[in-house]
Amino acid sequence: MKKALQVRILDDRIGRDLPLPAYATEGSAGLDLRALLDAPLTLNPGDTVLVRTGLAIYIADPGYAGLILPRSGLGHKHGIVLGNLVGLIDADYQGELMVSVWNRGAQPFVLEPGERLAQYVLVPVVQAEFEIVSEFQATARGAGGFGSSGRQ
Ligand SMILES: O=c1ccn([C@H]2C[C@H](O)[C@@H](COP(=O)(O)OP(=O)(O)OP(=O)(O)O)O2)c(=O)[nH]1
Ligand SMILES: [Mg+2]
Repeated sequence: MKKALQVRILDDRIGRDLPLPAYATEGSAGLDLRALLDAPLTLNPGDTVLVRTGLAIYIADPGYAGLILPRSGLGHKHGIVLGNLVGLIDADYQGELMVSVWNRGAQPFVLEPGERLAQYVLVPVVQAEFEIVSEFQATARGAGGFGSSGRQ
């Protein structure tokens, strides 16, 4: 399924030095986001830095949200993940998409200008509407959680 979204390009390097985000393959769920940097950026172990993308994506429809997720290769091989673990982009957010990059690894990592550092996934969302009740209808699980069903 495809959904048209409005995008503002906030820096003239986008579309000139840096390609616009695009799906790498027909089945890709994520659009790779690129680091808008003036120069290479060294992330020492433990560093967290907010990196610009130069893009604003206005979802508008509250039935959707954006997720910013790490890229598997950067996360697994280099320890480059997100300072907020997952970025949640609200449907009414109109500002620049920012990526909190965290080097959770043991080695310094140099992020290059234009490098694909994270990915954006558009997901459907259902907003909850609460009905206050005094009891729930009983279920087999009830309030059991946090490993209550055992390990095997
Ligand atoms: O990785 C991220 C996460 C969030 N945002 C933007 C879009 C999102 O809609 C807004 C607010 O995010 P969130 O609600 O997660 O943060 P908050 O700390 O609750 O801020 P606020 O008080 O603005 O809601 O910040 C990003 O650009 N990148
Ligand atoms: Mg919030």
